[in-house]
Amino acid sequence: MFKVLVSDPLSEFGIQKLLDAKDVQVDRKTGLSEAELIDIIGEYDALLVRSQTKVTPAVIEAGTKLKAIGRAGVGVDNIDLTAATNAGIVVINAPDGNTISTAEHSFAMIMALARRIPPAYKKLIEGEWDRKSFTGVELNNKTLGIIGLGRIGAEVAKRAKAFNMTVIAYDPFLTQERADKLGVKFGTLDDVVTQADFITVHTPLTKDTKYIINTKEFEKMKDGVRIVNCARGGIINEKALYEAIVSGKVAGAALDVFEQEPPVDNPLLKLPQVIVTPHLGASTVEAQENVAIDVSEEILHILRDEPFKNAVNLPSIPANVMEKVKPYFELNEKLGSFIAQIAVGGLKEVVVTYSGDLNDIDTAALTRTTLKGILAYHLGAAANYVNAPILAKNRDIHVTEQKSTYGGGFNNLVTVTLKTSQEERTVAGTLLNGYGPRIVKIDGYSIDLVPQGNLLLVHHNDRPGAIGRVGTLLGNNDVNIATMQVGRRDVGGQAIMLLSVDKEVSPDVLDTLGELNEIKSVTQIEL
Ligand SMILES: NC(=O)C1=CN([C@@H]2O[C@H](COP(=O)(O)OP(=O)(O)OC[C@H]3O[C@@H](n4cnc5c(N)ncnc54)[C@H](O)[C@@H]3O)[C@@H](O)[C@H]2O)C=CC1
Ligand SMILES: O=C(O)CCC(=O)C(=O)O
Repeated sequence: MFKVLVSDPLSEFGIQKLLDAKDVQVDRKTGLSEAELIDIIGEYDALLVRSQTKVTPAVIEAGTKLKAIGRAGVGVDNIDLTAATNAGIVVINAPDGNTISTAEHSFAMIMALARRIPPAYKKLIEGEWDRKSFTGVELNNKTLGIIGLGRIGAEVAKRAKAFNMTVIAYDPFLTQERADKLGVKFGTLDDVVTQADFITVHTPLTKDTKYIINTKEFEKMKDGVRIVNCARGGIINEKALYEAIVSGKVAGAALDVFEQEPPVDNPLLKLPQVIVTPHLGASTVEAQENVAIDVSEEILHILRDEPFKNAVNLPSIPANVMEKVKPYFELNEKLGSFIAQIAVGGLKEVVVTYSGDLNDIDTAALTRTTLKGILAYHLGAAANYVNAPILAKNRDIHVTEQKSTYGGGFNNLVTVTLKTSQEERTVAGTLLNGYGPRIVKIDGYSIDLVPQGNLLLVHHNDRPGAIGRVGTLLGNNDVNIATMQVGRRDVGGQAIMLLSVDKEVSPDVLDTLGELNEIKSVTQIEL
């Protein structure tokens, strides 16, 4: 039974799939302090949060069973991604579920700012019928500058077009084709800040976007410009914004997010030109249901070892690539595990070479899986698909991926070479259509092995009687041989035997095997 902790208020309807799952126990405990969370997190396989829970390195360290952390929303600023990745915990978000709500909120803020609705409302409910102080501006024929034309930015652009605004956008990843499709002008940051009557930001907060709008940008803006931030506090420098409003350069600002949340003694809140909401962009019934449904479904997939999407700390694999690489995951992991078990010495370098059908596919996910197979042999459950590259990097293990036109007669071939402080070993495998994975080469010896169960790899001299002695010794010790393969390079030279046996062979029997005449080494492998 998996245990999932929901530590922020999430839509009940949204998490229904989790609540209904027979293999999951869901505990809802909201408002926990960091210490309280640390106390209990060790029991849980997954943690689901919105934005209140701070998933700190200490929480992650205490979450020894955690396999996944789900964020019901887009921004994962409240989760320490480095700590999660190092601990091998998948972090997922729900990137699509609140797009429309946040775009609508941003547009509501643009309109409320243009028509000064919040201060007019305030005055009226305070008893004053003031029709002179709140003359607004139309959106019609104005220019809206959008910084960050991703999911939310694009939805804001569509709504602005419906209001007959000209839209100019800056986004380093924007292409002319996408700009044309959305009917927006493709601009630089300078173009946006100099040409816009309204500027709205829709980027994540990163080292590049931190203070992307600062004093220098305000100076370049049109007089009377209006500013909107429904993305993240810190994209706009609040101090510079304050000064630009007080100087009269900026006519008004609408803020849903702040550098410090909740804002404490923030002077912007005292300015009549500023309208604010307490981080409500995603606060609609629909958005909260959507994001909770999305993370719940993905958390279930992760817990059940099924394919999942929206991982924030894993590279995303496009569906067309996934379709092609998915059948190889088992082969790559087994090749990794096999080579780790036969190689002696400290790991130094891993080279994974793909050929045949795999030549034209993005195989990064398969290389990561191979690495996981290698490291899991040495580190156990502490190594997984999420943290394998970082574990390798921290241990100075160099990983390279290569493509080769040489497939050795196979339609597809994966060759893994492992260099250690003492030796270099190679194992190659293929996926046989309809038959599954096979190991087809070990250190240059041709072989045909189903990579599963208990195996013995024996290096011996190719002399009469060597094979028989091995068979007899195993038989005398009640070890049944299921299959046996022999490979040699030259008659009478070095050779290998690969036996699959029905049970694990005891260390004593392995030692005795190693002492037999003509036997050079014996390695037990479990796949
Ligand atoms: N106020 C609220 O309640 C909510 C806020 N958000 C925030 O809105 C922001 C945008 O969310 P989405 O549109 O879903 O994300 P997204 O990932 O779809 O779009 C972000 C865009 O920003 C662009 N970008 C990145 N660096 C940039 C830079 N240096 N200059 C210009 N553009 C840059 C990216 O290329 C991307 O197109 C995020 O910060 C998210 O956390 C999201 C939902 C609710
Ligand atoms: O959960 C919330 O309301 C915050 C939404 C948000 O900021 C996000 O999804 O990035």
